[in-house]
Amino acid sequence: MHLSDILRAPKVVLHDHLDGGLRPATIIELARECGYRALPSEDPAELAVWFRDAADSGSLERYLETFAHTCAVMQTRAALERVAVECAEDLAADGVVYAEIRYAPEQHLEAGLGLDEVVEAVNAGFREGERRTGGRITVRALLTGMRHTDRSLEIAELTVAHRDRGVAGFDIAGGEIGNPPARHLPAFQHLRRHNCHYTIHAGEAVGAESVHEAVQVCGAERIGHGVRITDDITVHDDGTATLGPLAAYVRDNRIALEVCPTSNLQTGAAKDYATHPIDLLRRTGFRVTLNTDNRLVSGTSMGEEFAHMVTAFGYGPDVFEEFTVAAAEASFLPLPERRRLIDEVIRPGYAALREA
Ligand SMILES: O=c1[nH]cnc2c1ncn2[C@@H]1O[C@H](CO)[C@@H](O)[C@H]1O
Ligand SMILES: [Zn+2]
Repeated sequence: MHLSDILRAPKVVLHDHLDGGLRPATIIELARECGYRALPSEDPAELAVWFRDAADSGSLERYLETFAHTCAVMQTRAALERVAVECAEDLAADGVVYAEIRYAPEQHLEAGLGLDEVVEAVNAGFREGERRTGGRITVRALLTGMRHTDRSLEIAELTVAHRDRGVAGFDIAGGEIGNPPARHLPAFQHLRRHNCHYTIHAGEAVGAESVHEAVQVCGAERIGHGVRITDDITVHDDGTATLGPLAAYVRDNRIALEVCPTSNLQTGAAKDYATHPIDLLRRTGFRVTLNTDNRLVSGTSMGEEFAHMVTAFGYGPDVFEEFTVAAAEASFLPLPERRRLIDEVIRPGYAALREA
């Protein structure tokens, strides 16, 4: 598959953090405006390299430390709105037709904004970004509760309050070790009571037991990363695989895995692209989606993730169409909108690619 085809292919991203995807030049400008002086570089190209290198640490905790610099400059209504506009523009330029973008509202209160104001600012930015791209992209927000703090119930309530007004669901993120998802059970119960969607980061830094807790105790509809579910899969010498009970449950219930290969290499969740479990998971029938996680911090884009998969596994349009349809199906949009996305945008887009 050629680079131009990869760029043109319609894409759906379900796992992309707003505060992990800023333009380096924007960070520098916003830092000047708000008087933040701790940036590691004032040169956009250097700053981009700094993020990718600092995040390439082999540890999720150190990967997450880099977000201090992005969150520091995302504390005003204007800054949040600008970052959201640019996020939508950058994704649209990368061929993304639908995106669920997550962020933790509690991390944007330092300059006096309230939780509702944060959500309204980001939503306004997404609407403006959709408008500027001529409607080529649709963006929905997911509100993230941080697993090491105790505000998840409040963020779940915020999700319910803003549902159907730009917010499609909820997520739990942050350091996984020592912060199991069941700590946030009241948040999940609140969401269930109100029939709201949620996904949980699990199986990234901790093994299959974390995925088990996210699915069976917390009721996650999708799993962020989830790649360590391979702990429950035995691969035989002839390439066939046997699934343990948890892996079979996740596969059989079509619980989507939001796989983010480049991020996994940086945090040590996977060794390299060629041996990344995404291919095993796809071949064994999981509902696999391909994602960026953090475009700035991981130095990636959807196009780049596609390109890495072409090199590692020789994927062509058929596999990318499968990932993209899977992502649309697993999205938190109402079913008629998912169908419209698949039938009117994704299928025709891939058909046009094949004809070209
Ligand atoms: O891959 C990840 N695993 C866990 N937490 C993450 C990951 N990427 C980003 N964040 C965390 O989510 C917050 C809200 O967007 C970010 O500030 C970061 O701390
Ligand atoms: Zn993530």
